[in-house]
Formats: sequence, C-alpha cells, structure tokens
Amino acid sequence: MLEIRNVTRRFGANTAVKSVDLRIPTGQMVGIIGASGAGKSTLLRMINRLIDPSEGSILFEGREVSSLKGKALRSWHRDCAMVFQQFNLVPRLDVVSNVMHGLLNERSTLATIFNVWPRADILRAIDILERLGVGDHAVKRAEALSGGQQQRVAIARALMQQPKVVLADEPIASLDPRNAQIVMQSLRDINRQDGLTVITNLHTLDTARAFCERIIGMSAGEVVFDGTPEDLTEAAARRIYGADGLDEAFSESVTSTSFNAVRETVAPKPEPEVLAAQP
Ligand SMILES: Nc1ncnc2c1ncn2[C@@H]1O[C@H](COP(=O)(O)OP(=O)(O)OP(=O)(O)O)[C@@H](O)[C@H]1O
Repeated sequence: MLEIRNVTRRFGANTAVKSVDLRIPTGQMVGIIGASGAGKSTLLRMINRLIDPSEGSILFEGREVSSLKGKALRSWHRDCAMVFQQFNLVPRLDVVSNVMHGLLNERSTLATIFNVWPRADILRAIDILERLGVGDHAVKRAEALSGGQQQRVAIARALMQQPKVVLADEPIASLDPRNAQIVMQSLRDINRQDGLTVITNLHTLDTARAFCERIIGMSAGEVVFDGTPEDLTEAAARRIYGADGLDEAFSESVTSTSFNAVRETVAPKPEPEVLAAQP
C-alpha cells in the first residue's frame, strides 16, 4: 500500500499540490489525469522523492518514504522506478548497457565506467528486452531506435532494478498513437503479470480509461476525481479539465477505438491459405 497523507507542495507563492490524500493498494494500475499545470508531475516526483513535500507524508508498506535519507533513500529509489516522457537513455550507448543502468545503485563506479557487467545480469536484461518486444535491438545504440522502442527500453531499465512501484511521467506524450498503444500495453502487462503498482500521468482521458483500473483527476493541485473509468462521466471530466479544457482532454488521445485500429495494423496477418501448392 502506498499512502499519500495530506500532501502539499509549494513553489514560492504557488501551491502546485494541495492537501492530496490517497491510498493506492499494491498492484493497482492508476492513471493521473489533468490539464497542464494541474500538479501531476509534482505529485509523482514527491512519491519518488525527487522533490520533498512542503507538508504531509508519504508511506510505502507502512514506512515513511518522505523522510528517508542516505542508504534507505537509495533503497527506495530502487523500489520505486521512474519512467520519463523523454526516455532519459544514453543515446550513444547500446540498448543492453542502457538497461543495465537500472542497476546503478548496486554497482561499483569502476564497473560502471568500464561498462563491465556480470553475465547473469546481461542475460536478465536481454530477457526483459525480449519480453517487451525489443530484444532484437539489444546491441544497437539507443539513438538508433524509434521513440516507442526507446520508451520500452526505458521500461526495461526500470524493470531491471526489480521495483515494487513504477511511476511513469507522461510516458506516451512524445509518441505517435501506434507507439503510444504499445507502450501503454507494456505498462499494463507488467502491472498484471508482475503485480507491480503502476502510476502513470497522462494528458488525455481516453488513454487512462482504456488502460487504468483507477483514474485520479487533478485540477489546480487538488484531487477532484478518484474512481473507475466507468465513473468518469462528462461532468467529472469538466471538473478535471474545466469547460474550456475538454478539447485538451480528448486531443491526440489514444482511444480504445484507435487502439483497435492500431492493433489491426500491428497484429500479424494470418498466412494466406495455400491451395495451389498441394500435389
Ligand atoms: N521546480 C518548480 N519550480 C517552480 N514551480 C514549479 C516547479 N515545478 C512545477 N512548478 C509549478 O507547479 C505547478 C504544477 O506543475 P506540474 O508540472 O506538477 O503540473 P503537471 O500537471 O504535471 O503539468 P504538465 O502536464 O504540463 O506536465 C505549475 O504551476 C508549475 O509551474
């Protein structure tokens, strides 16, 4: 269970996150939606301890993560992996080495500088890449991959650290609908198959609806909606995005309809029946 207890974050006079109070059970797939500036990234960054709350506390499995320091904080950074919009890979480094960087917390500086990794770790990295459908690119430079492939490598790097929670900050914002669908499906798969808690910020409502079992809507730093995709009515969407913001909510959204269209183009075509070749 991840508990966010009455958390507020201020930047000077601006309150980016206001008294947010949430309980997220282990294994839940949560989408956080809201207009630009609603406070979504700030909330995720506080969970990961990239920034600290001004008030309130964050607990994971009963332990207060918002006060961890030193080794305990490094351990939390291993348990709570983060995936970013811009992938944050090392472009000139090969894909496997990028994935190995998920182990940075556990590796000596020298081994990292000389890019020396135990065979078992390399095999595990390749397994994860294969699982995410990018195993064939393992030896290529990260920069040679498409955006969607790079994001899957970034997810592989996150999985390499064997996290309990994966936070994804607008993971599909830079991707076309086809790649967005594949990346969201990858997140959904690791959530379902590994039982990992996945919390992802998303700009558009339909993407959250299609992939997340729980949707949290933020507006001006506050949680204004918390429910299932079915609960997310048009009135709730207005509360989240404001009457003028509904266009933003649906713009470039990867809807379940477009998913089906994409799925048709991605799915292997059935082999044509061979009629004439029979003796
Ligand atoms: N480091 C910072 N310094 C000052 N203000 C900040 C900082 N980070 C965020 N803010 C402010 O906090 C508010 C919330 O920003 P945040 O990035 O969390 O929103 P968001 O919902 O993730 O937006 P977007 O979808 O555009 O990424 C905004 O007003 C933003 O300008």
